[in-house]
Amino acid sequence: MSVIQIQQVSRWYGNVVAVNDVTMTIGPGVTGLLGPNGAGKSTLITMMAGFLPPSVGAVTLDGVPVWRHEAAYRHIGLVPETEAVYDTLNGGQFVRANAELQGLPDPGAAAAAAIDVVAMADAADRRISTYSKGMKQRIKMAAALVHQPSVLLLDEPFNGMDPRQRLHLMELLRQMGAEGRTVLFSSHILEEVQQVATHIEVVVSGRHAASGDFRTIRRLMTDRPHLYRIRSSDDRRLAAALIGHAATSGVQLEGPAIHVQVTDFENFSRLLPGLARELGIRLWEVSPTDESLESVFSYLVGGRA
Ligand SMILES: Nc1ncnc2c1ncn2[C@@H]1O[C@H](COP(=O)(O)OP(=O)(O)OP(=O)(O)O)[C@@H](O)[C@H]1O
Repeated sequence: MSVIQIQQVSRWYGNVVAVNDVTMTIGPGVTGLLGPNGAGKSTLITMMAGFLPPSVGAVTLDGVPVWRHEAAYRHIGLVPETEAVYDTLNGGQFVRANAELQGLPDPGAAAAAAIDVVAMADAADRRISTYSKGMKQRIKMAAALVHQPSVLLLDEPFNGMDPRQRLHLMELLRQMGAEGRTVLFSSHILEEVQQVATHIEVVVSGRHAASGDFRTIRRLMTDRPHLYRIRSSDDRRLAAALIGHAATSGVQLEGPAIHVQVTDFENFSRLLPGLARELGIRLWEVSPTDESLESVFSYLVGGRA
């Protein structure tokens, strides 16, 4: 078993708090670390990989702190977000260099095996500078897998990939998870995480916001209050009729529109057309105003704050 535990971890850079009192446990299988840009995902992953110490708290692998613990590095593979792989090397040389850094007894064989896993044998003799985004991602993955780590951490691995490359990487991650490895990848796209992760951890503004399977996270996101903007032939009367209804928790007349805070979407979607018909009011616009990913995530954080 390879279990990563993050216990009350905070990490700051000068005045910037990148990770704020996060506690989570990552076990075997595929976990998606979901959060908007700047949420602290890279910082968390770098600490899990043992390349950055927490400012406070502890990150452990099977109970052993990973920071400056050489034995832990033998079990962890990191695929960083950066594209700065050694462009002048060919793929084979790059993976082999990593095998040598790991001090493996037969670096050539280990590199060849890892390159096979990511299906890059045909391109191993080509310079990395000629690779596509997806190929670069795969060769970085081979480098991370060369010592057969039981933990694989990937920072935004799907960024910039085309759909075919995406599917291929998803299949690889699923396979690694099914083999019993502890696989964690970060993403800011819920659907991406849904397709491959069996477990999801959500972080927002450096804080741990939610955790669970896809259904749980999706439910948390859709159950939140939604804000709608409505324009109609008689905003004043419609607003008066909406006030106090159980499906809404706030109604405001603002300029040429009504802003409604909706707590029960299903109920509201039946109520509004019915009310308009009853009052002889024509609806010109009904649009959500807070559908940005940021607002969805903030709600998750707000719910726990
Ligand atoms: N080396 C650093 N020095 C100063 N601030 C940093 C440093 N690294 C990250 N930060 C800040 O810490 C916060 C979290 O950044 P982090 O890169 O961990 O988030 P992220 O979720 O991975 O975002 P992204 O997907 O945009 O990389 C951000 O506000 C970022 O600007």
